[in-house]
Amino acid sequence: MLAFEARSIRQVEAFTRTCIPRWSTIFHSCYSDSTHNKSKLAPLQERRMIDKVKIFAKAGDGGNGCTSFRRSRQESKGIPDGGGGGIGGDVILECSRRVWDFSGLKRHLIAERGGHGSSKNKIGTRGADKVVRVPIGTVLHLVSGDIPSVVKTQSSADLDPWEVPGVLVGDHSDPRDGSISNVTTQENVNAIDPTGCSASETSKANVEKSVKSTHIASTNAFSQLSSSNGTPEFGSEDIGEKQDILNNVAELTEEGQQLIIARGGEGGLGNISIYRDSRKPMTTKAEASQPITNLQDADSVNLSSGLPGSETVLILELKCIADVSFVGMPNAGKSTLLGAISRAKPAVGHYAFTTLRPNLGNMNYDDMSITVADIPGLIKGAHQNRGLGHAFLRHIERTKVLAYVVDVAAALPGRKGISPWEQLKDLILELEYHLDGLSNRPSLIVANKIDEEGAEEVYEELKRRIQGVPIFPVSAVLEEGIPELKAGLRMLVNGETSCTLCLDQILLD
Ligand SMILES: Nc1nc2c(ncn2[C@@H]2O[C@H](COP(=O)(O)OP(=O)(O)OP(=O)(O)O)[C@@H](O)[C@H]2O)c(=O)[nH]1
Repeated sequence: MLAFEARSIRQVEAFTRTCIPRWSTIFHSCYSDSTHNKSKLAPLQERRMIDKVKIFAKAGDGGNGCTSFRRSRQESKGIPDGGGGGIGGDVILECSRRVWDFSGLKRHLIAERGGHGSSKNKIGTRGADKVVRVPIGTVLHLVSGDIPSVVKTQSSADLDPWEVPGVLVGDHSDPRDGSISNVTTQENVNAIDPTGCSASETSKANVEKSVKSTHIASTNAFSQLSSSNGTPEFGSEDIGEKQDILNNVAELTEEGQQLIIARGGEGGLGNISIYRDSRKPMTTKAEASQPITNLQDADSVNLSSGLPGSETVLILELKCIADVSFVGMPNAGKSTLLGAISRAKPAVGHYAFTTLRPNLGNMNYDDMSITVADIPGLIKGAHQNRGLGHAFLRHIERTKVLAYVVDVAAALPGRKGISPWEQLKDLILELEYHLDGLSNRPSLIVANKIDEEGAEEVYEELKRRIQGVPIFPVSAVLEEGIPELKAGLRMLVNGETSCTLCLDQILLD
């Protein structure tokens, strides 16, 4: 009897283990709105936007050169035939439309090291580049390391694999010309110099010195990077304490632009290169195999080891590039308006702060198109971090035209909202708190929700209280007044009219 009970308990346990998970799967597939599925399928809009990050980039070290001798019956001592090491891979930022923010970006970007040289004069392979995508409008601030100043236009896939240092005697060209035609800097000039090994030594020593000094700086910054793990500010990461930062060293503004932020180290020399005196043309085989007299063993060991790849610590900041920015209080209808004038499909909700990151849309005309950004809602005190704070206002810094979107129905009786003229005052103040003169650019006002009962009277009152700036009555939800608004925005973007909204143009109570 007891044995029977124990067996049935085991059967029930097995049944529970096998069937219950299957039932839960069926349950979730029937109810697609269940929290289980929702978290997986949550739209991008619901994710927190990361628009400021600190990254550490380390390029690949150069591969070591090889010391090897080919022996034959005639050459019992052997002829040097060790190939040079390959160049380390670069760390490259590539500008892409497909990326919205830095949430998918790894904070440590490390490129592959170059392959080591081997006998029979085989050169090491080039280390693979680390190419990462960043959004359009990425601005770079340098914390430590070399300034990334080169926009690469040629893919590393086009590299000639045979363009490696230390292979050809008396090669005057930069070995990396094949990859980056316009990036020849003193540091990148091949360690093999037509003037001989001493020159190459000097060059190599200089490079080593510069890399070392950079290395110290970046190590410090790197430790700060690792230690800065406090609570991140909304919309951007905590980038640690204030330090000497070179602001705006570069920016990526066009699709496909590439920027090398850390350069791969040069490969070490193979003994085939070290043992030849490049100053004299070789006349005999025996001469070719003679070591250079003033080259010490230690030096040749030094020359054969690949140089370390450079290290850089950067702060990446995203500043959207748009012709027009919609600025307004939460719930003013900015996202609805963006959907009405473009094909963008931003999330719309009847609650405040539906928009958590700027949305971009293209407003098309017959002969041109204008980029419009919907900036998350601002409230009074945003500069003191109320609401979503004012971190998003940096996206307005590059905007040509401001379109203030106000809800004309907000202060209708029974709504307890803020009147449109008060909304405008608060918006201008918040812009100015963020950056002096930010509101000082061509602007217009969109009087949204004109379809609501009683909104017409508020609109008339708004016209009476605002001077010198065009006001467009619009119903974003019914798509009314959109052609007129599009024409007005076009004129402002093209500079055909220019009017700026200042505080003294608003008549307040
Ligand atoms: N009656 C009326 N309602 C509108 C109009 N435009 C937007 N709404 C409604 O207003 C609410 C807020 O719209 P959103 O487009 O999400 O507003 P938002 O300014 O983007 O809001 P945040 O994301 O909080 O900044 C939604 O319920 C919309 O349906 C309009 O023209 N008329």
